[in-house]
Amino acid sequence: MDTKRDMQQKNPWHRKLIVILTILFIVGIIVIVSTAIIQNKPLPQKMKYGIVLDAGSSHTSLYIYKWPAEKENDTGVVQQHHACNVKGPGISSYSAKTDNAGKSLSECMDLAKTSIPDVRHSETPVYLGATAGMRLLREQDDMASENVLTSVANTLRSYPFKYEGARIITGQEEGAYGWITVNYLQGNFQKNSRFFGPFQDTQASVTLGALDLGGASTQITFVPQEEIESEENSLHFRLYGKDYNVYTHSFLCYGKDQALNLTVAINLKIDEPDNVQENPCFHVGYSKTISLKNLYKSPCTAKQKKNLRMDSVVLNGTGNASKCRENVLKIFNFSDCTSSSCSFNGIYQPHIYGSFGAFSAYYFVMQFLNLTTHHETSLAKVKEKMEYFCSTPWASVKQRFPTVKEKYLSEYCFSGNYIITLLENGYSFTEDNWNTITFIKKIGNSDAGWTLGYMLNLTNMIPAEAPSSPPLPYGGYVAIMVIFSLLLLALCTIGYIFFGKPACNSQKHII
Ligand SMILES: O=P(O)(O)OP(=O)(O)OP(=O)(O)OC[C@H]1O[C@@H](n2cnc3c(O)ncnc32)[C@H](O)[C@@H]1O
Ligand SMILES: [Ca+2]
Repeated sequence: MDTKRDMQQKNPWHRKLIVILTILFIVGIIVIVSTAIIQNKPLPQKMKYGIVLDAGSSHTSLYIYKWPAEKENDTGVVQQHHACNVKGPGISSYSAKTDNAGKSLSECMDLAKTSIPDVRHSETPVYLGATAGMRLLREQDDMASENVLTSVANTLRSYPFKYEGARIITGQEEGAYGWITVNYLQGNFQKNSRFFGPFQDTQASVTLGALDLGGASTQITFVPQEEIESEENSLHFRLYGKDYNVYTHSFLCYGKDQALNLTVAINLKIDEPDNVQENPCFHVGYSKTISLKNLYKSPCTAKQKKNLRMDSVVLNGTGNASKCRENVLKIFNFSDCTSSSCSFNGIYQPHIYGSFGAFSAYYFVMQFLNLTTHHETSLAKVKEKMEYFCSTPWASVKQRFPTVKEKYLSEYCFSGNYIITLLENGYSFTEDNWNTITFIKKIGNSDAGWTLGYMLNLTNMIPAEAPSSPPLPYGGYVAIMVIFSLLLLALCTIGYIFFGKPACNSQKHII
């Protein structure tokens, strides 16, 4: 009887206690979840910026990149914010009036000033990298190339950004950074660095080879299947926890402008009748006079200089693609290979392996010729199309493309045939692996080229080891917190219904 009375006295308190505890529990969970969510909420993103000027042989482009400050070391976060094409020729063309080299950059630099928020100016690095045009000028006239660099450096220093240098980059750097750019933009480093357990393979898996065709030089860069034989063509990277052994070579003088000069020079006969060269790489009806002084000015053609009495030569188009390729083939030397395999001019090259992204002039030319959709276009089809295009008379070509710059238009026949010869005979691409080449201009919003890779490297934005990032994205984290809290609540309610009610029932019984 005593116990019964006790229970009767305690039961109302028991029930109240359970209700109070449940309320407190629910409030507690709500407070914990809300605090965790608010505390972990990503802050509004602060953006950082970087500027790289690509001072190429034919022109200069300015690229502005941006990325969220707190995600610096993630792969794929840097994006192209803006690009500006400098008016006029490349900086190496200002060798006689070096002051103008710097001045030519002002318009694009002014644009950079307005497109980057003022508060970020002083922390925004600006780099200028000059490529093959300046390499050739340095060979020809060291002093002039120094003066051009001083002039552009003075202009860049006069802006409120963080000036980080203007220099001539090596062909090896050009190839390496082009490869880093395309693989960074493709997200390949990220894919490869995913952790698959303790026996994760540290050797890299899938990457995209990079083919860059400029005006004065061309680069080929890829991860071969076999071991790389020559140290000067090999790059070792450790990126995001993976090792990469990359083959690269830059051919100075094999950009498409220098290759055209070289082709004309090599095919020039001493006894050219009436100073006229029948040229199969130009359309029938096209004619162009070139001064021999200009033709032999570059170190690329200097060795071809013949004892000619004439000052100029007239190129008369005969429009024949296969004959054009025969002429182009003469600028490649396929003997003198001292390695197990070579591309040309005695340069070691491992066998072509994997997929390739071909950009710059590869893209401009193949895009114009409608030859970029390689999945339908075999190498044989490409040659067939070139035959047809080259044999089209110049007057018809001009009529069909009235808005295309005449210099570009007149050279597409040569350029297309040069690209085929370089890829097929030079690098040994075949009908079977032709479709591994994709002609690209951009990946996402960013241009393919060496500039992004250059900036990523100089700002230390590509770490050797994979950065430790939170295992869950923010959305996933919130979802898990909410789902598990609700689950806990449900469990408590069920517990209360099943174990709390009988207690109440027994209380009734007792009463
Ligand atoms: O890398 P380097 O050798 O220093 O040269 P670059 O950087 O100036 O070379 P680009 O890739 O910008 O251009 C390569 C060539 O393509 C030419 N080019 C640019 N736009 C073109 C277009 O729309 N159609 C055809 N050719 C084009 C340009 O004149 C060059 O001869
Ligand atoms: Ca270039």
